[in-house]
Amino acid sequence: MRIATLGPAGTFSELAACEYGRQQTDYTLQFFPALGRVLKAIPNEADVAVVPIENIVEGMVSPVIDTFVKRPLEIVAELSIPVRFSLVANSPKPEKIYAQFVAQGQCSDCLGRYDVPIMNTASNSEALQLLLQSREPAAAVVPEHCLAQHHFDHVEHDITDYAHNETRFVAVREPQQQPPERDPAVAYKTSLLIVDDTDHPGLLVEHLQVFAGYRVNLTSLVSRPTGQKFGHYHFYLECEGHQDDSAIRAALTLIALRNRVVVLGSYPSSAGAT
Ligand SMILES: O=C(O)C(=O)C[C@]1(C(=O)O)C=C[C@@H](O)C=C1
Repeated sequence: MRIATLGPAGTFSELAACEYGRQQTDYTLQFFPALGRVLKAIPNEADVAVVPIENIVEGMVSPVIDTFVKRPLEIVAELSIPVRFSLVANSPKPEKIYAQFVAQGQCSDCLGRYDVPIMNTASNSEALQLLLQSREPAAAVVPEHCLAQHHFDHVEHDITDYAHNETRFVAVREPQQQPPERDPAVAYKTSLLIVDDTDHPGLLVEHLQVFAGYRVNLTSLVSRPTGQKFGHYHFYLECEGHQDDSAIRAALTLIALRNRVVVLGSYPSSAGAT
């Protein structure tokens, strides 16, 4: 199996992709420099892409959710990875700090102590590489697991705002006619989009009441602007259960009478059996 993920090597995405790959019979990794590019790699350059979808502190990774709205892919697995960062520098007085755009928000206490510009990067490995190439006094927020391969005179360990920092990743593929086999012993989650084509008062509350009425437990709900008009949103939701469960089927049939529903997939919950 060819797995696409965010590179260069050294990202948390690589750790998640390897964990997913180990669950398959055989895999090769392919790195791409930005999340949008990783997702574009399916189906021609890769069979599956492993991308971050939510950080425990920073919330949803918007570029990934927005791609699902434009191009619904099938989510086949989720994985959670502990995320720890260090700040490394080539000088005691860095004049800029390289930080990946999601990592920056996870290390805000530490970064707030430095009165220097933050240079956003597409990946944590890119932040590390830019520091290694820099001839000026600079620092970078880098994954703790990258420290073993490099020496820095100035290191501040474990700079994440919360000790229990974690990021959830999903493995996605081109939607297939045959969904992955369902294992009755496994606790599933289902991801879906409700596409707001017909806005009206109470739209969201109606949908939430349908889920509540069928006792479907939602575990995520985010709205993303459609980009067409202020006040128009799509909704990305996750719920406990499999799309073939009678309660979820019934809830989605009702919601689909008013808005477009796109099921992105049902997959084993990384939280384990409930
Ligand atoms: O740059 C990386 O190391 C990544 O794998 C990306 C990513 C993300 O975008 O969420 C993954 C985990 C952390 O939350 C920070 C960065």
